Amino acid sequence: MDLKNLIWEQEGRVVLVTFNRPKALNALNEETMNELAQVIDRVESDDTIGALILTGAGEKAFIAGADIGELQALKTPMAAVAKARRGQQVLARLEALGKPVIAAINGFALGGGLELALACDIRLAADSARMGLPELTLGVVPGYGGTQRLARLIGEGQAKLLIFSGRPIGAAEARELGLVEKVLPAGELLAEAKKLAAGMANCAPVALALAKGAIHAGLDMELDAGCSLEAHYVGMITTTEDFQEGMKAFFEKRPAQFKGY
Ligand SMILES: C/C=C/C(=O)SCCNC(=O)CCNC(=O)[C@H](O)C(C)(C)COP(=O)(O)OP(=O)(O)OC[C@H]1O[C@@H](n2cnc3c(N)ncnc32)[C@H](O)[C@@H]1OP(=O)(O)O
Repeated sequence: MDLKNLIWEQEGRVVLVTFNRPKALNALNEETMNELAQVIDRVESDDTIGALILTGAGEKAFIAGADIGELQALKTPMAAVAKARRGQQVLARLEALGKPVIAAINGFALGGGLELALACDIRLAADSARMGLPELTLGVVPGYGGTQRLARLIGEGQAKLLIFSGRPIGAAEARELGLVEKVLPAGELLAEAKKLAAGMANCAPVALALAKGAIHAGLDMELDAGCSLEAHYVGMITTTEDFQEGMKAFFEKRPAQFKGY
């Protein structure tokens, strides 16, 4: 991978990727989105990796949005469509990763930065973090899935409140809305993210991928159809060696050593 705007650090089965464009508060330019696509490919294909954490360099910003300079330079409506679709496709691949992705929101998560966090499985926020979708105050529309994922996560009315006002909110209010799962003192954010990620990375990889897939698919299904899908995943998982290992380890009172098949 050729990374200029992202820092890749692997500790055991957990990879920490830091968005690192300090002069632009880690704003997402095209180059960074292309590098994120490379990171997703690597996390997806590398069996030594069980979980991914995303965070921002510095204390001020997680990601302060898509790069406004690149937006300003868009020449035609179809160029804007292509840019939005490209970003949406990268975030859809992030969301579909068969491994847990945690956003460690260390500061401003605005516009495309919050949209990227919405494509993660779990959002942890520093108590100093502020987040929102200010696009309408710039004369833009959220274009990396924010209108879709925010309404699904916090409800139509609250999503409209945030998008129509463009107002950033603090971490405590975000927690109340269910926009983030946990709020921590800034100094504890990464340690907590790494602890959670390490625990998840030690679960049976195929079982985690199937559980994540069932949750995602089930959101668009009738309850019984979703339960039927879940039941078939239970059937599938019993054909793995990890299924045998998990049960055996339980009775032998030792941690399971999962292999991912
Ligand atoms: C499809 C998705 C669309 C979108 O995401 S649209 C963009 C949505 N994001 C925003 O609207 C946030 C834009 N940024 C801000 O509002 C402010 O920044 C902050 C509130 C985050 C911080 O304000 P302060 O502390 O005064 O810092 P500062 O001087 O504004 O920013 C420091 C440097 O960072 C650059 N920068 C900040 N955000 C972006 C961005 N999103 N794209 C490109 N550059 C950005 C600035 O220009 C400046 O640079 P220099 O020091 O050269 O003046």
